[in-house]
Amino acid sequence: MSLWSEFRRDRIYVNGTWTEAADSSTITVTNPADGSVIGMVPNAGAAETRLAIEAAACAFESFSQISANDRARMLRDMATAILDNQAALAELLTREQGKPLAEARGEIAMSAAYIQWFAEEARRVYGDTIPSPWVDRRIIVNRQPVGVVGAITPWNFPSSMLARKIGPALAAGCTIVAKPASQTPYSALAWGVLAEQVGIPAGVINIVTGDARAVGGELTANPLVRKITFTGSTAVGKTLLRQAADTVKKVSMELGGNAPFIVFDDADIGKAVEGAIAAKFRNAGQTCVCTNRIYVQSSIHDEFIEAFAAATQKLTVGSGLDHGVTTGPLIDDNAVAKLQEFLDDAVTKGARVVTGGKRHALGGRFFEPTVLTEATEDMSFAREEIFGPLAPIFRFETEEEAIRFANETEFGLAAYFYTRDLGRAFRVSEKLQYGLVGINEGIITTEVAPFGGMKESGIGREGSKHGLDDYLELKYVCIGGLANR
Ligand SMILES: NC(=O)C1=CN([C@@H]2O[C@H](COP(=O)(O)OP(=O)(O)OC[C@H]3O[C@@H](n4cnc5c(N)ncnc54)[C@H](OP(=O)(O)O)[C@@H]3O)[C@@H](O)[C@H]2O)C=CC1
Ligand SMILES: O=C(O)CCCC(=O)O
Repeated sequence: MSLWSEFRRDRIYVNGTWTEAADSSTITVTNPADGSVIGMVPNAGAAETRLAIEAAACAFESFSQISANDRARMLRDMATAILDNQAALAELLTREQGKPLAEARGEIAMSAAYIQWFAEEARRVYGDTIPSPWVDRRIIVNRQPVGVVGAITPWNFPSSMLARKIGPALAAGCTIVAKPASQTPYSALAWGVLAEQVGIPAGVINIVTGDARAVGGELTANPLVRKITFTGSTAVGKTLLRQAADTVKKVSMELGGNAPFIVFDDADIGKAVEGAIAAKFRNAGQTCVCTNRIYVQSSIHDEFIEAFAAATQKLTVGSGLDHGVTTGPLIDDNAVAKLQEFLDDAVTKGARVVTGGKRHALGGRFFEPTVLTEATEDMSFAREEIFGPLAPIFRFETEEEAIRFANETEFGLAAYFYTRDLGRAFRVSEKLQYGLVGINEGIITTEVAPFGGMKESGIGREGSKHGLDDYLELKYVCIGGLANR
């Protein structure tokens, strides 16, 4: 059995080689549970990124020419290697990110699932033949890899967000330069270790840690990069979109959310509570699909709150490495301060704390899972992503009102609602302006379904048969001169 430390690399992975930053500068990586130093990774910049892009462009020449079967085999081997090392990769993830080990294991399994899925999809990149309007010509449409992909990923899912990008990139025949979040670089560098283990050719996968603006600037400006794929905040996504415009790159953006969770009066309240706990408190509330606003219909409002608060009190806060912990620390001190601001703003405007409401007795970055009632639309979490274990409960009267409240945001990633009325299930899901809708389910992410947002939550979809589209160019080929002589 491998150990987590066997996957820890303190170098960037460029062209199949582990190297330092040109000026040897480093970024210190700490464990958010106790602030202890895990290690130091290179603080690379534009020059190292350029080398990685050039290596990826060179590798693309041969990698894009190998058979789909061979690429599928490499991806299958990678999925197997991930699962063989699940415990070690999960521990590495928990140490740098903080989530409970059980969730980290789940994330690593999800990474393997994405890679396995795209191994299968690699063999199904079909083209078209189109009936020709000319008797002497034939029309063929091929799908070809876009080329070098630049990927930028966040700290909340440091392994699986890369899996969603590496999987389709390699399945399509693209090569990739990835820049992970500086707070969680090790789970990304571990992809370099996996690439070596399974014999992915040098230059196909490159991982560059370092200065976000410098690395991101080079990835978006360099004409050799033909696609940018990003998961993270909407603000940074908009910056990258602007930067990528100068060289007209393809873009995929998985950005912020503001997920409503609606409980109608005909819902199974026990199931709704269970779903709300999962949708709200997973990863200590730090996922882009986490519930941000819970709307409960008036007639069941008090009953729901009582059950939801009781379930929230059962959550166990602590280090993700400790047995039985369900809620780890927040990623950094800023996240704790921001959560406190949301809470103070709401309480000042009339919200009531039902449970939690302060930093946890453990200190550091731990926060008590918190339930607030009497939430109103003028409170800042009505518009902004909370990204923490704070559950505000709003009250509503009618179905129309719930839909209006739910859609009153510039975001459109995930939405959830609970009902036993089939007609309502269809009506409401069709009116919600969201890319993902969970009906009577609080966790719906899977590699087989398209993940992505509407409005300012993003562009494109990851996972599913659609997840390959953005990594492929359509090429129309017209073959002429075929008339009988
Ligand atoms: N949709 C989602 O899944 C996520 C949403 N968020 C939201 O964003 C908020 C802030 O989180 P944060 O970590 O700051 O998210 P960011 O969007 O700032 O970071 C995500 C990634 O983008 C990189 N990055 C930051 N600035 C630039 C830039 N100018 N050019 C290129 N890359 C850049 C980061 O690098 P580095 O780490 O080196 O700064 C990281 O790799 C959260 O509280 C949450 O609301 C955050 C993470 C994921
Ligand atoms: O927060 C994200 O960006 C991705 C969420 C993935 C998941 O739902 O497992």
